[in-house]
Amino acid sequence: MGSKLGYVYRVLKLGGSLITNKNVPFSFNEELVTNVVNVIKNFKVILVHGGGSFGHYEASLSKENTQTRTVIAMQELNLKILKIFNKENIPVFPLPGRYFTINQVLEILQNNLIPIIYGDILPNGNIISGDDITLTIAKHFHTEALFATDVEGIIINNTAVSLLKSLDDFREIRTSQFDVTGGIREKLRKIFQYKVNSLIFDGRNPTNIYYALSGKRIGTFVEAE
Ligand SMILES: Nc1ncnc2c1ncn2[C@@H]1O[C@H](COP(=O)(O)OP(=O)(O)OP(=O)(O)O)[C@@H](O)[C@H]1O
Ligand SMILES: C=C(C)CCOP(=O)(O)O
Repeated sequence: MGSKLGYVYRVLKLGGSLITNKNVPFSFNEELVTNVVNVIKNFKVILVHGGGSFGHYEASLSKENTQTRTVIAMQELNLKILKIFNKENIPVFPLPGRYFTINQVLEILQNNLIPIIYGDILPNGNIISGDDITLTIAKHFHTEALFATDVEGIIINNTAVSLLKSLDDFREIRTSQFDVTGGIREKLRKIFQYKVNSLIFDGRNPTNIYYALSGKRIGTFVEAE
């Protein structure tokens, strides 16, 4: 879990389901993000966020200029988050997913800034999911991937299970009409593909963010290694 920078970093993705209402275009949950930011400031963290009802909404519309609209939506969402950190006097630095490399992350950390990386779109229209970014970073830093969402964990037979070892019993229960990166099923598929142990938990209660960053097992632990 350590790094050449001498700190133990945690890798946390603030899911679009948490920071926005995924069914209402351009709905940002400012109060929740403010509360989360106040927890995060006590940790060495690498932050990622998803597209929610900003990027997914724009990318899902069959209109022209998808790349431009999606970039604008994601930059708007990222800017809202940056402003909250700045208001709380916490030094952060954005890294759009289209420019994401581990070296870029390291450079931001070396300058004592918190990297805030986000899902994005490429010039050719391909989408880069924040889930891939989160798992790539977690793998590099040999740490767990922490996914804060708007559900208690992975729900199987109406209950959030504490441990998930395979996709066998998983059924999707609710999907967003706008999601362009495959939702929770695709998240789980990638976790097993990357072989990165992950925690999927309810970030609506900021105390859960504190617990997850502290290494406590809450929500669903996905054992993928
Ligand atoms: N069996 C299930 N267990 C848990 N969540 C489920 C299940 N089936 C569907 N979901 C939905 O998955 C959503 C979370 O997954 P999703 O991939 O949308 O999260 P996210 O990372 O927050 O979003 P984004 O990709 O916008 O960042 C929840 O809002 C939940 O309604
Ligand atoms: C929809 C866009 C542009 C980003 C998708 O990232 P994700 O929400 O992390 O899957």
